[in-house]
Amino acid sequence: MTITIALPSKGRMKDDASAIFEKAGMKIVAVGNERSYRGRVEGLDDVEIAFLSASEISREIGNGSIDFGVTGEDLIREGLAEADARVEFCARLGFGHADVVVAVPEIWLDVDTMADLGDVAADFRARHGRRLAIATKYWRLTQQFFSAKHGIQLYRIVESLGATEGAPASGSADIIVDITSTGSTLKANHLKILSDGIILKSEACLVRARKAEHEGDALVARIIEAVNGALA
Ligand SMILES: Nc1ncnc2c1ncn2[C@@H]1O[C@H](COP(=O)(O)OP(=O)(O)OP(=O)(O)O)[C@@H](O)[C@H]1O
Ligand SMILES: O=P(O)(O)OC[C@H]1O[C@H](OP(=O)(O)OP(=O)(O)O)[C@H](O)[C@@H]1O
Repeated sequence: MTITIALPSKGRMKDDASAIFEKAGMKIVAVGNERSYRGRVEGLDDVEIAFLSASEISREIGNGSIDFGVTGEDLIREGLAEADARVEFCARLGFGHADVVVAVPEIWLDVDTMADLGDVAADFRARHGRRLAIATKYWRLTQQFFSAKHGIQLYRIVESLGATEGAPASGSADIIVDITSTGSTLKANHLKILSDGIILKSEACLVRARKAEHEGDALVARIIEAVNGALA
């Protein structure tokens, strides 16, 4: 059986992902020219490498068209319902760290926790004639966190495709859910993270699509072991 591993073809995770595989004794070589989207692993004939974007990797692992992938935990949990049933997190790779957080305007002095935000959401319609608006591209994570975890039901999600942190200042939303690493974008936009507003601490992970044919497959076990060995 051929095993397909998808690695980021571009973006912030690309170089670190290839480096981990190399350290694990699986040197990646491109098939064809430098810009090719296919590769192989030196010395492992039954492994195929597909170079895809981090978000494509999360989608392809969900539909099982690849066996392994390297991508952010946030993209897996946002992209897939029942992520843990469909995907095994085989290793946390120690790069691509970013937190998915709830942030509100700094001037909301009385709002420091999700409970405070729940109170604001409950009063919002009476005060402003509309529901609290949350700008995000993380629909699933936001709904799970607000509705399922904190019992906050009175809000509206405004889809954001970029510059999410600018939404409160521009008036298109009241608060945001987005990714942060250094915190400088939040700061520049006068937003603060709620004290219990960290939805997910994400990093790059080696993930495996849960497939019956992987059971007892020596190559599958070897790949997981080698990557974990490189991290030790
Ligand atoms: N400062 C950051 N901003 C955004 N994402 C970050 C940051 N730091 C780490 N990441 C992680 O990087 C991953 C996204 O990487 P990147 O933006 O390169 O990929 P992509 O989503 O495939 O790109 P594109 O949006 O161009 O398709 C996510 O898992 C995210 O958690
Ligand atoms: O906490 P910080 O270090 O300021 O990082 C957070 C910001 O970085 C990312 O945007 P980026 O400009 O990288 O573009 P992207 O959204 O296209 O990835 C992300 O969407 C945040 O806006």
